[in-house]
Amino acid sequence: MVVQKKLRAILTDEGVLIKSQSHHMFNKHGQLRSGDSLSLLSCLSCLDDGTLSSDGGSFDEDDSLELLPLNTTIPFNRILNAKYVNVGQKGFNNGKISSNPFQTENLSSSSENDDVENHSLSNDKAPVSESQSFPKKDKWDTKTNTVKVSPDDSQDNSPSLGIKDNQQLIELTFAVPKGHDVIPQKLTLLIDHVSRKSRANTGEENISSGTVEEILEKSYENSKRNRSILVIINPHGGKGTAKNLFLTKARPILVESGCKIEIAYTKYARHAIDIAKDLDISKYDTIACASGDGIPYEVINGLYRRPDRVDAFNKLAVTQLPCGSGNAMSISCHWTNNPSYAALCLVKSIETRIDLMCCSQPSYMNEWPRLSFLSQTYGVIAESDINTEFIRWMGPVRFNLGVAFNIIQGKKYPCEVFVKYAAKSKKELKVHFLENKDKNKGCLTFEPNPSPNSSPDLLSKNNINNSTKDELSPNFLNEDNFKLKYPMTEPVPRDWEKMDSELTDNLTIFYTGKMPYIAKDTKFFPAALPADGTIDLVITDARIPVTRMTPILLSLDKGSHVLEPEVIHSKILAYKIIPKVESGLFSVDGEKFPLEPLQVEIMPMLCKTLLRNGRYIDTEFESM
Ligand SMILES: Nc1ncnc2c1ncn2[C@@H]1O[C@H](COP(=O)(O)OP(=O)(O)OP(=O)(O)O)[C@@H](O)[C@H]1O
Repeated sequence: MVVQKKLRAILTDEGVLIKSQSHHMFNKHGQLRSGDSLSLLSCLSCLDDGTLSSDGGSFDEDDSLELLPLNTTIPFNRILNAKYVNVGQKGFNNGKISSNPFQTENLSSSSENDDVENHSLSNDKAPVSESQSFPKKDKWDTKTNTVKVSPDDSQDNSPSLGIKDNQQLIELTFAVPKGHDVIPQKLTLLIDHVSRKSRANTGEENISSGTVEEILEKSYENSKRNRSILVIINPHGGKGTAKNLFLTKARPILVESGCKIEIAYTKYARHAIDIAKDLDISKYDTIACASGDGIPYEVINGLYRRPDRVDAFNKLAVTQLPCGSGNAMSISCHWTNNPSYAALCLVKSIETRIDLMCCSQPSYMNEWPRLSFLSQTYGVIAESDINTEFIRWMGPVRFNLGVAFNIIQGKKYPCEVFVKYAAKSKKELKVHFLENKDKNKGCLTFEPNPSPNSSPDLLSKNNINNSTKDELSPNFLNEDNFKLKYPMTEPVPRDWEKMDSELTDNLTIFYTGKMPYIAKDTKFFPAALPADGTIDLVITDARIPVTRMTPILLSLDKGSHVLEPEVIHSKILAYKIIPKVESGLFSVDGEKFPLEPLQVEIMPMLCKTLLRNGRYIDTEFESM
């Protein structure tokens, strides 16, 4: 009789550390034995290096394959799920313990949808000769792809299974990089663990009650477990790839993390507004838009039009799984443009409130003002964003070409601009940024009935647990938070400044925004903060020679354009822009808006969203 060898592990502060039998994964030089095995474990090594560290290590979606140290930690921030394995249960090798960390897991088996890709690692074969890598008595079983060891293995203290009193057999599901994506992987481990928490709560002998719970608690330290998600898919998003991207890349991570998912497909333009207006808010805690930036814009505006909008904005977090052509929300909030990594971020993120901007124009302000989460623009960029729709097949390049073309032509977009400043000069802006950059890092603090002007100090670091959050969150916003401070029907307030008409008569770019990235590789607002109560304003004018404008445009990827002396960069609370051109448009969150006076004001912390580590992607503005 052979018993398949088990992997033993212990809990550490960082994760689950695989201890013994690891020699089976390596050859005599300590190198991993197979291609895919290599990728699985080397990825763990990278993770151990903190690529998804809770303090904000950067993702490396192309994790390099490195050699591993013998002891590998599966970090908590990659653990999606954990459960006790009932030895002898069906599928558990008839009571034999599987040791193969590369065992395939058919994710589609848990799927109702046949479109789900089978992320099988089944091409993992034993690549080296047995004599090279295994102790003589242990054999690689090419049929089951597992190591078989003789039952007299020294680790095996139990007569049949080798499970000691302080050990638990636990199936871990965790995210591992594969190619450009991250996929769920399962591994059954014999975990030696005496949880400190279990000891304190339930007595030292009752170890079993705490191990899985402790793993899950640490794995979801600042985040909500088992989210109930309404996924809204724009089947036309991302040039028609959105559905497939969601089902193959994001869904497996969400399902394996224990999220409850319902899917709604948009059937017509602006359908997501109606979906958000009519949905049963008691059923979900999260709306995930598997789309570009158009659908989150629509969802936010649909929720805004509900009679119970206060409850809706208190209950629901709106997030994006980047499946469209413009995914600024995901890049800024999840720090990635990849749907599988964004799904991992979704389940691990910190639920945080972000500011929105409320837009009014004569043609719709009496019906519903529009909420904007991303940006408003007028001039060269608005024209290039919207008027290059007909060359959509070119992808994002079309946008850059449009901007360059209009700038070289020396096009101007005269207007009048009135601004209520928060930080006018670049020096003041830097001070504001430094003072506010860490204020909203962390979990929500649910102060009942804050005023609309409450400071972002409300957001303090993780000082409230999940259940308290749920109990208190319905009180967080009230109807006052939705009231406009500066209705457009009233004259421009006295403390707003009119911008120099020399500048505004020659304006080329007028761009206001709340998120650092407006598109992949375009860090237009490097000083944007989620809940600092201000809007970032960037302006250029046609008096800047093309020779100076070119380097400015070329530095948009780094965000250093805002440092150029010719570029105006301020933090503002509200503005009014009155176009003085015959034809043209505004672009609000990428949507076409009419060429009419536009008035915008900040709506502090109106929307719950999911931010990786509780903050936007690091733009390096601080060190610029
Ligand atoms: N079934 C549909 N038919 C037509 N239009 C739709 C449909 N579903 C959604 N839309 C519209 O598609 C637009 C773009 O959506 P989204 O942002 O998800 O896609 P995208 O690929 O990023 O496109 P864009 O480049 O315009 O941002 C939205 O204005 C939305 O109203």
